Amino acid sequence: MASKIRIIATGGTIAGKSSGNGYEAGKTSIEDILAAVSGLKEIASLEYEQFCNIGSQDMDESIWLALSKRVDEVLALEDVDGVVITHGTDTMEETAFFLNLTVHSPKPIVLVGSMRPSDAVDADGPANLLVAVKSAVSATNAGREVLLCLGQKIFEASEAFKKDSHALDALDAVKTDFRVPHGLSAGFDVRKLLKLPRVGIVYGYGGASTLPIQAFIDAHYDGIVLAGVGGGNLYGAVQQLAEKAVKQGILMVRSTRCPYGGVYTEGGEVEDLKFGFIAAGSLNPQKARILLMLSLTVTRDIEKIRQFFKRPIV
Ligand SMILES: NC(=O)CC[C@H](N)C(=O)O
Repeated sequence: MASKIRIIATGGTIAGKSSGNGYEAGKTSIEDILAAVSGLKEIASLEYEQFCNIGSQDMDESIWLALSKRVDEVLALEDVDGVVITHGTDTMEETAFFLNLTVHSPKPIVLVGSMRPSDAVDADGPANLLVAVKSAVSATNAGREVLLCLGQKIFEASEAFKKDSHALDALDAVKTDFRVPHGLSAGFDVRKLLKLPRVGIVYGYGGASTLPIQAFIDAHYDGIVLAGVGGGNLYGAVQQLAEKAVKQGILMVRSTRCPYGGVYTEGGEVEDLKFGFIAAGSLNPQKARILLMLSLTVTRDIEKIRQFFKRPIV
């Protein structure tokens, strides 16, 4: 019997339509998107639902929470073998990473996007959808991380990031020391949550202003991710405020604006253990933010959160 795959549509350029001198994301219905892909029906028996229809720059914590719950509900159905989620590519890595840490089912989940709108003559969405559905029905993808599909290539949630703002091949992979198959780790349980702890990101640069970190501290954020320079280094005045904030109970994670290499306590320039900072390892700032928000749903203990950043088995 053919595998049954549920397509959950969220929008993005794959659902985009040309407009003015560019295009608008999240305009085409999933029904119309699927009608443009020949050969899909031969691969799997498909069901679909329109979850939302937005550009993924508008993704936020409340949508992630609702989407995670929905994916778990759908995958709990005995006759559904996997889920394919159409999604904009701007924040696809964040949604994939969030689902990877929160969905309880080990059945395959594949996020798929495109870089050209659905009505472009050379639209890349249909071919990507075909690869995504094939991956969702492939037995070898059961028990892996949440997958992402773009440029007809497959990536895993912990390693994927958007490297190019325009090319069709816009995703790339970093070496990760973090890989956790979804469902197998029990995951963070967000099914009853309506909101997440507040975590902001502070970007590092030469001569960095202290205004952003001060604003988060004044607003009593629960945590801050520092997108530091190089190996997670911080401009002196920013570091001083970060040290003070830790003493006030604000969790502080050091990541880096460098796409490769990560941030580690061992062999670095910043004394994490002395100041109570947490090193993000191979996670980029936007993924470190997600893991810090999820960590804060279960503990405020710095040591425990350090462990989550090494391997988030709850
Ligand atoms: N190619 C894309 O999907 C990126 C553009 C769009 N803003 C989105 O992320 O939804």
